[in-house]
Amino acid sequence: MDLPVDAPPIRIREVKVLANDWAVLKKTTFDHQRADGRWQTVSRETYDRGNGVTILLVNRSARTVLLTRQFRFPAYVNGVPDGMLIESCAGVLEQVDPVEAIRQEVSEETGYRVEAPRKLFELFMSPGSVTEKVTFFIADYDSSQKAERGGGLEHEGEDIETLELGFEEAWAMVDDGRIIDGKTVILLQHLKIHDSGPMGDS
Ligand SMILES: Nc1nc2c(ncn2[C@@H]2O[C@H](COP(=O)(O)OP(=O)(O)O[C@H]3O[C@H](CO)[C@@H](O)[C@H](O)[C@@H]3O)[C@@H](O)[C@H]2O)c(=O)[nH]1
Ligand SMILES: [Mg+2]
Repeated sequence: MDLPVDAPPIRIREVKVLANDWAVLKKTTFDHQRADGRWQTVSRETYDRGNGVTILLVNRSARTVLLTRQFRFPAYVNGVPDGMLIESCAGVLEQVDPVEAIRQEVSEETGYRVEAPRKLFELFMSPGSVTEKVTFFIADYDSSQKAERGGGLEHEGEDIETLELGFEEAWAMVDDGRIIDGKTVILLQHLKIHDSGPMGDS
């Protein structure tokens, strides 16, 4: 991700690449103009692993959602005993169209073919240090769309289970802490808000 160099109210002084492996970790020192007009020099680290996509798969007649469950090492090191997280299907956006990227991700992770994912919003998930912006989608699914095995890419270490949950159960799992992934909570709450709306249109 390129820096918008010296765009006001920023003057870049120094960029150090601290790590350049799976993702790029940089430390940037820059002058920042405060609201009162004074300039201040600060350093910030940015973790850049590109942008991401995620989707809530919804079956409105059965009132179910399709989620994934997988081992997440960062969650394991931060207090989840077995490291397993329930999440909306998601993937890293690798220089492709977000709609194509999410359809590919759904196919790899769940085995379903989705038509016409609808974009909801683009959100920063951790803007203090992570550059990633995630594009959120929603799409309908039913059992006739299951075309592949799913499970993720074994050669990349993925071992992904799919989980079909009733709306009420998924919302209860957010309330009692069984679902603790941010993007997934946002999508399930979006569904809840719009499910009770005038058109049931989420
Ligand atoms: N070698 C290596 N591989 C990695 C590393 N971190 C992740 N991977 C591999 O990179 C692939 C990423 O899988 P995706 O399905 O494309 O992404 P994701 O991990 O599900 O991430 C999605 O959800 C995240 C959490 O909400 C989002 O942050 C991310 O942008 C994306 O939306 C997986 O095969 C994973 O094993 C790493 O440090 N090293
Ligand atoms: Mg994924």
